[in-house]
Amino acid sequence: MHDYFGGWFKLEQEVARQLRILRRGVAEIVPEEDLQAKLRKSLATGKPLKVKLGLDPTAPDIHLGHTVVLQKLRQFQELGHQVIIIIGDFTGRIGDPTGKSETRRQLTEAEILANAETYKEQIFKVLDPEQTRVTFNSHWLGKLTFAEVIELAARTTVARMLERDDFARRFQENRPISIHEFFYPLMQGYDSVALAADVELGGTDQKFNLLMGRHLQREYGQEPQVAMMMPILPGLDGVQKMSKSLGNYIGIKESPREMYGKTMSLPDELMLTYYELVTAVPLEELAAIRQGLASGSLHPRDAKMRLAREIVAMYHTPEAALEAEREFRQVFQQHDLPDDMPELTIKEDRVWLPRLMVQAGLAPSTSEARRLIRQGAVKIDGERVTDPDTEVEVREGQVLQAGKRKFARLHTF
Ligand SMILES: Nc1ncnc2c1ncn2[C@@H]1O[C@H](COP(=O)(O)OP(=O)(O)OP(=O)(O)O)[C@@H](O)[C@H]1O
Repeated sequence: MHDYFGGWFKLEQEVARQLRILRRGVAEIVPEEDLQAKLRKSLATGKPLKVKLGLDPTAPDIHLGHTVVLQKLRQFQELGHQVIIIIGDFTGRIGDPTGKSETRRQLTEAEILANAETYKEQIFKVLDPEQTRVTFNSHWLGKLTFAEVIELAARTTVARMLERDDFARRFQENRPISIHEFFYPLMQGYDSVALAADVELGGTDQKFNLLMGRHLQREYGQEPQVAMMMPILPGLDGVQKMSKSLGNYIGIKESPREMYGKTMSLPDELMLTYYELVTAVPLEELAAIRQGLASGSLHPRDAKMRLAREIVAMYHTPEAALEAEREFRQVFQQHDLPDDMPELTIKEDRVWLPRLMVQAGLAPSTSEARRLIRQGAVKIDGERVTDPDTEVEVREGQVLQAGKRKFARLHTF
């Protein structure tokens, strides 16, 4: 009896732990009780949950917007669940009309296969390949007979289809909706039936399609999947969804320099959203960053530089991130400098920083210079220096700064 309750208690603790991790950054879980029940069942039986994500193979570049859902899948993997990526090669022939006001061009089979290959290569920058099953929905959708397709279509109504925003809008505006476009949500939903999925992930823009999966699984006598929706990551413009077709994206294959520079171009208001949705910075650290920004003790530019470093390090290496930062400072921060500033020629290769500051007229004495350095008021080429014992290796064009307004440019012989 005692053991029974002990085991039950442990299991409930584990369910609560997993839920806590899985809730990070999520916009909506429909319904959360089902997720809890499924986690409980999975732990009790030792059978991992099948967690599904559909990717539309129209855009071969994965961008940070997609990583919002991919990172959530990664968390499921770390908790021991099974991730299934469905490359929508069959649905890609229709093109998902979600959020689009026009019928999309149908892709050829060769285009879809080529896109799928580059997709696979990229998703493994986030997901663990050992624990990921990648499959194509043509495997089951391509085999359905016409009678089975009719049976599938009979499971829902036109009125329900027209509840979807984009269809409703086009219908109201008397713009065409082809019947085959109605099949998109049906096919995506049928993917869940074919796989007996437990959870389907997507951005909030996928809500209709995810709920269709729930509905169809019930219709086909299965336990309905949980729909887990992530917030939509705004693109570089700060307003619209990050999207390949809008060109406002950071692709995960881009060079460290491009990634770093694009991140630095984000509006400040988006920084915290990006920290939460596209990095793995722990929640406690996030709270500290939020507080620092609010109180003014953390400069928004410094917070954004860390964000840019985190993103580059994730898709390249920490060294590449530092190098990108150095280049960025050199190229861009110079723009903030006053056009004319005192110039100073230095004969030595290395100079003790406080002495250099006195020579450059940035401090009246070395003790005052030491105080300024310790306060964090001194920068060399935009980089803060806080150790008063620093020996500076003098380089041509180097910029020394004390406080907000005092500058000097160094020259070598
Ligand atoms: N900016 C974003 N923020 C959050 N999730 C996103 C974003 N863009 C795409 N997703 C999610 O990624 C998953 C795969 O998306 P899909 O392959 O359909 O690309 P998409 O939404 O058409 O992107 P794009 O507009 O760039 O082609 C979906 O669940 C979608 O909601």
